[in-house]
Amino acid sequence: MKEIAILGSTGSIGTQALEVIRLHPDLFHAQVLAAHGNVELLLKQAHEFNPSAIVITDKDAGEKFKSSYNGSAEVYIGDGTLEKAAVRDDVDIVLVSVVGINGLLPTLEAIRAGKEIALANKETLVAGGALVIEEAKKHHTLIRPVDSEHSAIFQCLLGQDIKKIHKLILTSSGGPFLGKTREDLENVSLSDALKHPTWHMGQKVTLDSATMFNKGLEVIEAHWLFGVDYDDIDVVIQPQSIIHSMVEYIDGSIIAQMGNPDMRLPIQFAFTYPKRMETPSHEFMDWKKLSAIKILQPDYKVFRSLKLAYQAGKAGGDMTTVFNAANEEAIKAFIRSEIKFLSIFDVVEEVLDNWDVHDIHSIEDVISADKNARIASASAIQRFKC
Ligand SMILES: NC(=O)C1=CN([C@@H]2O[C@H](COP(=O)(O)OP(=O)(O)OC[C@H]3O[C@@H](n4cnc5c(N)ncnc54)[C@H](OP(=O)(O)O)[C@@H]3O)[C@@H](O)[C@H]2O)C=CC1
Ligand SMILES: CC(=O)[C@@H](O)[C@H](O)COP(=O)(O)O
Ligand SMILES: [Mn+2]
Repeated sequence: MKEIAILGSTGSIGTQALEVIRLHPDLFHAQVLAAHGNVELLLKQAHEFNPSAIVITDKDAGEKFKSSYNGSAEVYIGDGTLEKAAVRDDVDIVLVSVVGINGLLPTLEAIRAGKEIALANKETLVAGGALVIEEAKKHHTLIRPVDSEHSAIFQCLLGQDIKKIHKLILTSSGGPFLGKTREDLENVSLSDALKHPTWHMGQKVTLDSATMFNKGLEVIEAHWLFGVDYDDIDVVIQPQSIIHSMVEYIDGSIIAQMGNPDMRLPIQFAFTYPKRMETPSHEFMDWKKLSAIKILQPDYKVFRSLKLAYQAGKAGGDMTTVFNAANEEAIKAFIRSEIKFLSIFDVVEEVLDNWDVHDIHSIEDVISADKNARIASASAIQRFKC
């Protein structure tokens, strides 16, 4: 029986992780449930899964939760509590499925405490990849990726020599705006941007897919997870989201991981690794219905996000921390209708262009770069206000 801490239990990944746990009650138990403010769902989850600890990072929501909860779990409320719950002695696996930079500190602490790590939160590696990977090496922790592309690559690497990689090929659906011109995107709305063609996900990652900043974040995530140079990581568009990613080896052989889009697979594989288990109710591929697997090239002119990601990654130091922070702030401004969709690219580009890169030596360096980049983003947002 593996005891699992689900950081972000009320989100898209968190609820699917609970589905996996529900389907395998003999293998897994949700020991910690953690959320920010969704008290109603957290109460239901607490009732069903009977965890030993519950985290609510928003203080008001925490008080509201406590006034209705009559179970026996220890309840943690407020800032810094994800870290405390993640390192509990009664936890084996920590699934990091909160959104944004909130994943960074609990991931670092969980690694230091010797936990098994299932990492869905890509922002953690984009903001603090150097520190996380250094810590993972120090503690002999093999981070198990949950992000579908990285889980795919992780699977394509099983039994292989990582030194024999020629290229990693990340696939992208292309998002809801595949094939659109800049003119087409001039006035797109939040609801247009939230219509992802193949995946049902949380709001932030869905918007990142629409801008293709998601793929930019994932290129950086792949660099840190697999130790591959940016020049050896390619992106192709696979609009059906059937090929989840590929590894090309030095002999020209390409190994792909495929399947119908279903996040329960990478979540479950991160829990059962190195074993595989049945994923109940998974819709298996119907080869009779599939007449072609499409591959297209990304449009780097419309989706400047990809070019910016490679630039930030190659610049190194705190540049990817800044890339992540500027993107998070620009997305929030778009959600608040302060900037137009295309200005998400402008804001991130301006912040990166005006940033002097500094080395990262400690978590304080990351926190400071993140904070200052958000201040710089706020001024850029003012300039691009609609
Ligand atoms: N959804 C997907 O299919 C995929 C997601 N990912 C990555 O996984 C991560 C989670 O994505 P997703 O599940 O879609 O996101 P959601 O927005 O659906 O869920 C986010 C979760 O994080 C919690 N949360 C939000 N803010 C905070 C905070 N400040 N402190 C602590 N917890 C917080 C939310 O709690 P509450 O509900 O209470 O606000 C919720 O449980 C992201 O990094 C995303 O990029 C990667 C691949 C696929
Ligand atoms: C499911 C998953 O891993 C997402 O990150 C997904 O890849 C987003 O789709 P895009 O390929 O459109 O960014
Ligand atoms: Mn992904």
